[in-house]
Amino acid sequence: MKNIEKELKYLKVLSKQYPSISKASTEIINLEAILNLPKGTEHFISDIHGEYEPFVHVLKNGSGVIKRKIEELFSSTIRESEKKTLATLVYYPEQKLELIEREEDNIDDFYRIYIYRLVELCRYASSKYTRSKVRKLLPEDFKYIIEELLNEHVEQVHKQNYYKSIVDTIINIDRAKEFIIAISKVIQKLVVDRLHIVGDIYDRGPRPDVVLDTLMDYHSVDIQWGNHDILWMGAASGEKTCIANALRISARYSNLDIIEDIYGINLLPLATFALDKYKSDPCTCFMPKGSGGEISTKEKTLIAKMHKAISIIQFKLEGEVIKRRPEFEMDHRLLLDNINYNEGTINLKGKVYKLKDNNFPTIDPNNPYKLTKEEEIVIDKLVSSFKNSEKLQKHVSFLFSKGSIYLVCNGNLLIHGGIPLNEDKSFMSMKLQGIEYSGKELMDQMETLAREGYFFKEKSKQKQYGMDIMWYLWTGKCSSLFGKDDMTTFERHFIAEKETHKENKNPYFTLREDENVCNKIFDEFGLDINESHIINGHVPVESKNGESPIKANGRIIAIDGGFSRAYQSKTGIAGYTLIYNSQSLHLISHEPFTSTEEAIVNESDILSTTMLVEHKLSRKTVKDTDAGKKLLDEVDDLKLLLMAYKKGIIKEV
Ligand SMILES: O=P(O)(O)OC[C@H]1O[C@](O)(COP(=O)(O)O)[C@@H](O)[C@@H]1O
Ligand SMILES: [Mn+2]
Repeated sequence: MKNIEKELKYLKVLSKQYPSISKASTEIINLEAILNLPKGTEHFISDIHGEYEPFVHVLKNGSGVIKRKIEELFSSTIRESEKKTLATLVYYPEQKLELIEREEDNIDDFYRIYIYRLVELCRYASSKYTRSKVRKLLPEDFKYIIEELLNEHVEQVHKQNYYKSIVDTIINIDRAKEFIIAISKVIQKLVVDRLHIVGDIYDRGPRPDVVLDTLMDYHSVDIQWGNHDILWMGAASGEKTCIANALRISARYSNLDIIEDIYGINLLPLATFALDKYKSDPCTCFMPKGSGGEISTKEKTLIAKMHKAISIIQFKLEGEVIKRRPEFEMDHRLLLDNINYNEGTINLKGKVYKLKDNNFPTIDPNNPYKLTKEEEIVIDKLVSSFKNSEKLQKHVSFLFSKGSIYLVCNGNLLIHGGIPLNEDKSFMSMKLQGIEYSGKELMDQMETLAREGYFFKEKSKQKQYGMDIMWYLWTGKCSSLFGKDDMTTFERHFIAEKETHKENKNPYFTLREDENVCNKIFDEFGLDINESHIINGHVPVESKNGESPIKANGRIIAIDGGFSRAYQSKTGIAGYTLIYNSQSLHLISHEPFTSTEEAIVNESDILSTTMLVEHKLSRKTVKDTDAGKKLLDEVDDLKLLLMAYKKGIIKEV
């Protein structure tokens, strides 16, 4: 009885939106039509690490989708060089037109030819969508004109003049350039229905902020947090250990200018402190990475001092968290206790190692984790700057609103690192605030806690716990974002013996090669074992050593191919991306990107090879997607409403 009443109440609400049989019927017909259209194209990118130029390029070329459409549409009717020009025009319309306008003798002729080609391409790219969806993607300025052109077929003789007159007028009234820019952007939006960023936007590369600004402007995106993202999210929440780590990495890669110039965080207190405390210390173990042609030796020395100062602050702060959170089980990372400060040695698992650097002017051997007064002032000022950086807060709120620890989407499980497993293939478990969690539940709980760390009231216990969890997600052994047992930052800086630098990957990274393990994971996340895939980033695929990004008979696709320049020597390529359209899954590997200028002037692209991962026997339609399932529910509700009208249970208006 109760249920029927509830249903009726719901139908009455729905009847406000569809007040008659004819309105409800029209919507059912619309929805049914949408459900039978081909599924939109999904684009997957991971581990961007601040490399904004190749990222923006890959986004613009849709990992080759635009080239493929040009090829299918124009095949042998236009020259190869013209196809390249057309593609470059779609990617970089403003810059390419500027170049062409300088070089072309008959620019109107160029405009005319390319407007026709762009309209054809746009029509082809939009054929997967309903008119209403396309309309929503059109820019205000040219909405009407583009719609007219898309819906007119030049082959129909009586329409030819109409079509021609629109194009002529655009050129005659000097709007060709604006029109080409507008339609190119529409094409870019049409070729990718949804973009998935499988983590690690931040760290190492030059401009994560440009990547985030670009994503904020993108028409449809979700993000699976990477360990480097959660680090910055923790930093923006005010977690000191995250701030220290984010600064340490920025110093290591000479990226401190992003923090100062883009995020407006004042580094003067840290610089002054470092110059004072490490005045005569060359800090050689903390020299920033890279050949550093762009920065002077003087600057390098200053960065090294700041790098050392913030690293020591980090080790002390991490000690505090480890001690206040025994459930993190990280006592073995309390390394400052193991140092013999007189002899300059450290005892690790019973073995004594010489330290490369034994100058610790701020450490009291009797109380090594205690921050000095000055260190405390430095970190407190940094906390306030991170929390008050408007731009950083804007980026981090975006990461919270569009992001999650993992995502189940259209039959795939997207996750930056992996699912923490024990050697015996069982899910790792962890106690959080007295309750034991494992598998999906552990990840869900960690996400909830991370959100509390950012959104909860200042100084509340729950916020502090959530912020500590964000740090744990950066470096803890049960973190699905990190996926390793330890982060050996101290050892990497202070000990020469490489054996101490080793970080052991979670068993997941070998067990994922086993299809049965994948099936167990699919089961845990409610996914169909016959159809699903796990899409991972995080661990660079060493393709130059023969490693394949496709594992477990196609169940796992690992797409960290090395956008990060620092890791390209390891992978041998410059990044993988994945395309999932209505018929197939394609993995694309990219060549190193030289520059945007090169891409525009020489019309070079960075796609090297495209690998077919899977070809579906029957074309997937919207009905088969998550969004389609919601639409099917809507259709069912509308059918009930229709019935209610017909039976007179609800009256038409
Ligand atoms: O390459 P670097 O700068 O030495 O960083 C190494 C550190 O980065 C990490 O690999 C984490 O970063 P990734 O998520 O990119 O792998 C740590 O495990 C490791 O300690
Ligand atoms: Mn990572």
